[in-house]
Amino acid sequence: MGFGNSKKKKKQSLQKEQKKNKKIQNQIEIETKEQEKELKILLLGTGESGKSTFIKQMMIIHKGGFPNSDLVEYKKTIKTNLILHTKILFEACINFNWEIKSQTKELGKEFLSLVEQSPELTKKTANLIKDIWEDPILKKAYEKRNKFQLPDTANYFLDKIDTIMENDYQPNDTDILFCRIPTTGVSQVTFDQGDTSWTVIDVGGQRSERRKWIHQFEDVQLLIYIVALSEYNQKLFEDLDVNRLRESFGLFSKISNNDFFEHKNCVVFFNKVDLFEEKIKKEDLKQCFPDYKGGFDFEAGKKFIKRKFLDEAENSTRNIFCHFTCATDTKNVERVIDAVNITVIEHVLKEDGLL
Ligand SMILES: Nc1nc2c(ncn2[C@@H]2O[C@H](COP(=O)(O)OP(=O)(O)OP(=O)(O)O)[C@@H](O)[C@H]2O)c(=O)[nH]1
Ligand SMILES: [Mg+2]
Repeated sequence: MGFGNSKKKKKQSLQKEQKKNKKIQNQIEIETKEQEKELKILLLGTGESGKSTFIKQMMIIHKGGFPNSDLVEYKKTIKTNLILHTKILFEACINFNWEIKSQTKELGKEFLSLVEQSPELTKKTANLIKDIWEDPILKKAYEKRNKFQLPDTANYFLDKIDTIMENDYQPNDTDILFCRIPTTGVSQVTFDQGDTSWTVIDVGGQRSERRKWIHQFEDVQLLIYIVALSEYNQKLFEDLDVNRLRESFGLFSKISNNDFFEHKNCVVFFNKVDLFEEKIKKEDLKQCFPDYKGGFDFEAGKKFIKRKFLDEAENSTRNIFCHFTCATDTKNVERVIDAVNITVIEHVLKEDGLL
């Protein structure tokens, strides 16, 4: 009787052990599967198209915002940009002979000599900037900024200079999204999107930065190409003879026909749709694409550009998914990323045998 009992106990303990092992095994399998559901995504596009703005949105949506060290850097850049952009606007008025008030001219000269001596944004410099920016001709120059090089968000910060000059000013999320810092080098952010871990890589888009791209190609499962729709009447920062949208179009054509990307899934973000909607009411898309016949119509313009890009990649890139985006709008980016997650990512993971 005693002997039989001990045999039964041994059997039970063995079963318990086997159950435990099975549980551990299952857990390992789940974890391995989760680890495997990692996605490496590369953001490409010409300079100022909005790549880094998407990365900033990932920080806001998935990381709860920006570390303090970043806020300090953004604050510095916002202040130096205020000086730089006032200088650009003032000099454009002089160079194009736009009729600024003689008083503004004097203020402008004082401002230029002041920032030459001390490039800091002092109270005195800020007051001069405010007075200069009040001249309506400066506002008109901002409207005509496609004739020279000025970021679209310059007016946002000029209107906000009083707040920026307060002692306890800290840039908020919108300030950071609007703050323009051209990317040199590479940065990346990793976060969980559903049960997939995304690593999104950001590179600089200006011509001199593009030779670094090749080093990022390895293991990339998804390419996101960003086009700034609104740049169809602007010239390239690096080459004032080249139209920005045509540059983006040429670059997209090269990428889609590149051996490496031939077999990659690709998402195109037609970005800056907010600026495009405003611009297309006044500026004909014909100036960039002479075969465009849709007039000043927002939907026709969007449709035409999308078709142009898709036709260019017709026989090369395997799958191309398109979205119209506004990278500075967090809600819009959240929606678009969800859509990408559902359609594209499942597609990519299925192809890789991970789903
Ligand atoms: N209004 C508007 N502005 C945008 C949008 N996307 C980006 N911007 C602004 O455009 C500017 C350029 O954006 P970035 O994200 O720095 O562009 P980038 O592609 O990273 O540029 P590089 O680093 O030079 O390659 C920033 O000032 C952004 O605030 C958009 O959809 N709408
Ligand atoms: Mg960038």
